Amino acid sequence: MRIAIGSDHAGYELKKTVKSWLEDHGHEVNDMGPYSDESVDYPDYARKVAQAVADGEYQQGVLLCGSGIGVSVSANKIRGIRAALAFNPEIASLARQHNNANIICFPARFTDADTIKTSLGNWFSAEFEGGRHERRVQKIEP
Ligand SMILES: O=C(CO)[C@H](O)[C@H](O)[C@H](O)COP(=O)(O)O
Repeated sequence: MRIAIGSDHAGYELKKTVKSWLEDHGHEVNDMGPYSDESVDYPDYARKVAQAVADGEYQQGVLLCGSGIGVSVSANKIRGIRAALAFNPEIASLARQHNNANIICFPARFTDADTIKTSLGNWFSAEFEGGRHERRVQKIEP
């Protein structure tokens, strides 16, 4: 799969873990920045990733900031994006099963590399359950 990733300065270090995990699992990854831990503004990077996913350039996206909230709120402003804040591996499964999230967001200051790896595994292996969830997802953007 083609995956776009991004963060702010708080997510910069764990973004490296995300990139390695994705590449090790056969995905093509575009790291849309930032490329250092210098302080930046999360909406700039969240918007880049979200727009690229919404435009169909990438099938999925991964975003990180300190709490995960800033990037998820920003990404969800882009039409067609369902960005889910996955604060544990079970939520990562549900983000796919119930919400068919096309971007997963991680709270870099409140998680660790192992939790992120397990969460990515769950998100990619889970399947959207459709049915009542399809109806609800459709209602998000009439
Ligand atoms: O967006 C956030 C909060 O919703 C993120 O946690 C940011 O990473 C955080 O606000 C950055 O804070 P900093 O004090 O500028 O490092």
